[in-house]
Amino acid sequence: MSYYPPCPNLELTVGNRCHSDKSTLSTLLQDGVGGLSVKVAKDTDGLKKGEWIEVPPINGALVIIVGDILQILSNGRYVSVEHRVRTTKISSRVSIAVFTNPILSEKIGPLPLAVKDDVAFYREVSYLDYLVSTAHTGRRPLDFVENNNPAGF
Ligand SMILES: O=C(O)CCC(=O)C(=O)O
Ligand SMILES: [Fe+2]
Repeated sequence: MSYYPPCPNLELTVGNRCHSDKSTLSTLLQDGVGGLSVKVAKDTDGLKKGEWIEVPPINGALVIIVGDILQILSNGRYVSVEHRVRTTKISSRVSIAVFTNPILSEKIGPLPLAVKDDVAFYREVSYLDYLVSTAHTGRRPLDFVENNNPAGF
C-alpha cells in the first residue's frame, strides 16, 4: 500500500518517480484522487513518444500494468510501461498494488512460442540476478538482459 500525503510545494515533491515494474503483472487499485500517469513508449496515432498520459481513476476499476518480466517472456510483444505518480496540493492519495512475480531462482527468458526466426531479444537470467543486476546504478534492469547489449549494459 502506498500513501502520498498532500504537498503544498509540488516542485519539491516526487510522489513515485518514473519507473517500470520488475513484476510480471501489477494489479493496482487507486482511490479517486488520480495522479498516476504512463509514458508513451513510441509514436502512435496522435501520441508522441515520451508524452505522459494520465490514468484517470475509475470507481471499482483495477489498473493492470505490464511489468518487465512479461516484456521479456513475450520477447517484447508486451511492453513494460514506464509510469509515475504526482502528488497534489490538497488531497492525500492511497493506492494498493499487488505484484505478480516469479520465484527468485526461476530462469527468465523469452518463451519459445514468442521467439520468431530464432531472434530472442533478451538473454536468460534468474529472477534474482535480474533484480540485483542494476542495483544502485540508476539503470533499467531491462538494459541488462537485452541481447544487443552483450556486456549486460
Ligand atoms: O501508486 C500508484 O498508483 C502506483 C504505484 C507504483 O507504481 C508502484 O508501487 O510500483
Ligand atoms: Fe509501479
